[in-house]
Amino acid sequence: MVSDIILDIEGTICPISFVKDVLFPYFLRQLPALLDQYQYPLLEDVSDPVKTILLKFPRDKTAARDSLYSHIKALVDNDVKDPVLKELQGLVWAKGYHEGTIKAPLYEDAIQGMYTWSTRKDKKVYIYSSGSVQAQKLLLQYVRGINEPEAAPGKDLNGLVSGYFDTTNAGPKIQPTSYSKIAETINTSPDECLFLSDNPKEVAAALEAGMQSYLVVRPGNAPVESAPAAKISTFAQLDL
Ligand SMILES: CSCCC(=O)C(=O)COP(=O)(O)O
Ligand SMILES: [Mg+2]
Repeated sequence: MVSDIILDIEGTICPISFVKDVLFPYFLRQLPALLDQYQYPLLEDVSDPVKTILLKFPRDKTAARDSLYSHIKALVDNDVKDPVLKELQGLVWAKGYHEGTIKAPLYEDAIQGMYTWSTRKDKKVYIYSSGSVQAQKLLLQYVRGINEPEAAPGKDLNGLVSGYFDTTNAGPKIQPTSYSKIAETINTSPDECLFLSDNPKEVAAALEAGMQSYLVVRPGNAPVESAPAAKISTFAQLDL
């Protein structure tokens, strides 16, 4: 029996292309002006939330504006799941979401699954993504069905979610201990948890921690030769 459904975001409930072609370019467009606000080397200022995040990057990178820019750009270009980058991205994306420039296209079956499971007494829905918890909440606050026009009124799905996990509060997604920690945090036995992700290494880690798991295959995802679990291409295939 599955009591807790834990969802990955990119490649599972929304297309990878939304992250690569919309979110990352938006962040890189805002980055130069954001860094230009400060004097270098960056000095501690607890009253400034952006500066507080920037100061978590390696000290040698924060000595000059251009070295900091190059460091952050390289992390984005190489899709490094760096927790400090993810924290900064969440803060920058907030502007785009709140201004209406960004709206997240979610697969219709994922939206339907989240509604169906979260309204059942015996099930709860959680998110576990490399994106920061702030970025997860924003993404789910401004949702459109993938087949709806971009101008469609946004839906806020946060009411369907019982908890959010990222690499800061749970740990890296390819480590089994992160999944054990999530199960412990939500007070559930791992075998009652179902983790859905597009990443075979994440699926393998969840299985090793004793969770149930499927590999989610969506258009545009990287091809997977040997999957550690059965594959699904829509949440409608699940009979929970
Ligand atoms: C939820 S924030 C945008 C996506 C992102 O930055 C990311 O790294 C997504 O990784 P995931 O673990 O959801 O595949
Ligand atoms: Mg993913």
